[in-house]
Amino acid sequence: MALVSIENVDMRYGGPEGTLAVSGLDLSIARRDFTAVVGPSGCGKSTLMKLVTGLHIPQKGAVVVAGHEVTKPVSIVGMAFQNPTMLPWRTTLDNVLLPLEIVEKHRHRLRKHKDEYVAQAEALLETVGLKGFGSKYPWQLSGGMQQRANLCRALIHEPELLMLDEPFGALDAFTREELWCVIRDLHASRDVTIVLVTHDLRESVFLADRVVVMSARPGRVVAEHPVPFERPRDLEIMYRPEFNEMVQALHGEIANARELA
Ligand SMILES: Nc1ncnc2c1ncn2[C@@H]1O[C@H](COP(=O)(O)OP(=O)(O)OP(=O)(O)O)[C@@H](O)[C@H]1O
Repeated sequence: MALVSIENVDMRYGGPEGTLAVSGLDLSIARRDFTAVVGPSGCGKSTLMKLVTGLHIPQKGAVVVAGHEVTKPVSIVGMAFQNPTMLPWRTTLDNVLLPLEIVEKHRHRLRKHKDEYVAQAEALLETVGLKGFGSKYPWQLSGGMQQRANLCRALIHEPELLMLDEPFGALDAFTREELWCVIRDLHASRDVTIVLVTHDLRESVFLADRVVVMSARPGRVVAEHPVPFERPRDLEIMYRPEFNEMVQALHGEIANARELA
């Protein structure tokens, strides 16, 4: 059974006369899969993320996550967005621990087992190359470091599903590539399903098992492309002609989707 199933979903903002963001949206995501979602600007990619996480409930159709229809925010999901929005008055470690104060299952255990959770947060920070930075405040970290910490925060409650909405958009090219490798390794080493929304087609092909292309608004899925490159992948793969052919083909599809709008 799919971990996520989006079935013929319509989502309109601002009442009956408002903007129809997605229409007839269908998508199925298998456990452990890494899916990238690409498409023209404003096609409803972030809307898709919010539908899966239960931040929006569709007017038509259904979103089913782990066998349950989504009717409220889903706790098995971790989310990371473009802007890390760390709380400036909390240390990096305390920012990473924040979801545990919210997710019910952990909230009850947190007080008694604080040491265990702190150790877990420190281990995560180490995985993303931030060993020893837990006591710093977010404003003492670079943008790339904040985004790394943000990933830890999205993972601390051990979500089955990690939703990443343009998480590397604001970073320089080198930092972005470094973080691609962090995500690649997280996916390889953990039992996690990942959905990544991105404008960066190289990022989508480097990281994903499958690239889903959306139409211009109202968004729906117009194509799904399995990524044929073997894993583990390293950054050199981007120099391969087949890699660039796939990126160019996706680019052409999105340009067409824009024109049809
Ligand atoms: N709260 C809202 N109220 C009204 N319209 C909205 C709202 N949120 C999104 N929209 C509109 O719905 C459409 C889809 O928005 P969404 O943010 O999902 O697109 P996107 O593909 O993520 O965009 P981008 O690629 O530019 O980040 C857009 O046209 C947007 O203007």
